[in-house]
Amino acid sequence: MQSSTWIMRERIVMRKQDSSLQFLQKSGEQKWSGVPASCCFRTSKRRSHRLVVPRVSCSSGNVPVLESGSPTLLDESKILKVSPQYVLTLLDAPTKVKPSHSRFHDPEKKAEEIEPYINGRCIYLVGMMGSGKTTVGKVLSDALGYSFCDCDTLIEQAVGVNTVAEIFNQYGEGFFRDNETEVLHKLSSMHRHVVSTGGGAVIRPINWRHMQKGISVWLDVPVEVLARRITAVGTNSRPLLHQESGDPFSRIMKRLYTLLEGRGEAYGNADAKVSLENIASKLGVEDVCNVTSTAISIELRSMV
Ligand SMILES: Nc1ncnc2c1ncn2[C@@H]1O[C@H](COP(=O)(O)OP(=O)(O)OP(=O)(O)O)[C@@H](O)[C@H]1O
Ligand SMILES: O=C(O)C1=C[C@@H](O)[C@@H](O)[C@H](O)C1
Repeated sequence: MQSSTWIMRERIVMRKQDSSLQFLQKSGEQKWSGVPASCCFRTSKRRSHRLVVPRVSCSSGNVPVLESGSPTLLDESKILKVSPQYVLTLLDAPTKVKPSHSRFHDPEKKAEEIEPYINGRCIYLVGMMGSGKTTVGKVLSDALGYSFCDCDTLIEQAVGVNTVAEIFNQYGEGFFRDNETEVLHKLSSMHRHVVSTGGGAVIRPINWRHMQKGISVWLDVPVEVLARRITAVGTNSRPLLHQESGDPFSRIMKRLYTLLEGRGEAYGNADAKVSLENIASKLGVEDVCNVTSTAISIELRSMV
């Protein structure tokens, strides 16, 4: 009973937060000062941040590929603090920190168990374009009773244009990155949001300082899967993929590899990693492309 009450209370709070943000946006006031203090709580807890160097292996074509599913990428102390079902094993914490028997699986205990770990901190999803930050983020925010927000959308709103591509075209990437940092800065004083960050947010150390106020999770998805997903929806909204020649799938693959090569280490700074390959193997699905967001959602919900 207690946990149900807790969840309901948080959902009511989230509605207040949403309407507050909408009001500020409509009224044209500063969009970000927004959440009423009564709806938020701060955690005084500061976590030390360490740079984690991911292991890199080579696959065909001299393309460095991050080895997925490696527990060495994870700071276990952080995982243990974050974990229960939030990162919800859900999405694939390493086996050794999963609860083997399941007080954590008891839905009546869930909220109580999670609360001290997350303590209202924002969850920052990081990962390459197409890794599912938006798709999974919405499911996760719903499960946690958090609000969801997408950094790219917030940047578009702040700049006053319709698409990220327009920002790149009109003002250049540097301007976009400055706005991205500003958005993350403002989010860092907020609570109870699941944040879908831009794929390149990890490259600036200052952004990590902002994201450190919350919990960061890296959605690690093989490049080929990313390329298939993006090829299916097109690159209109992804200006960094507008380069290279060749057929769409190949040029997207090539570009993604190049970007990942420069960012692999930065993604490894996240507090936790969720590997699509690991989920696939857990579900007994041979082709990772067949791990649907629904399957991830079911996995997630079964833990909540
Ligand atoms: N598990 C999944 N299975 C199949 N398709 C998925 C899955 N997750 C996301 N997708 C699809 O992949 C595409 C990209 O997903 P999404 O927009 O959530 O990624 P993103 O990380 O937010 O991307 P970006 O950073 O470029 O905005 C979407 O078309 C989405 O429907
Ligand atoms: O990977 C990236 O650098 C980007 C990803 C998108 O989400 C946008 O933030 C933008 O297109 C840049």
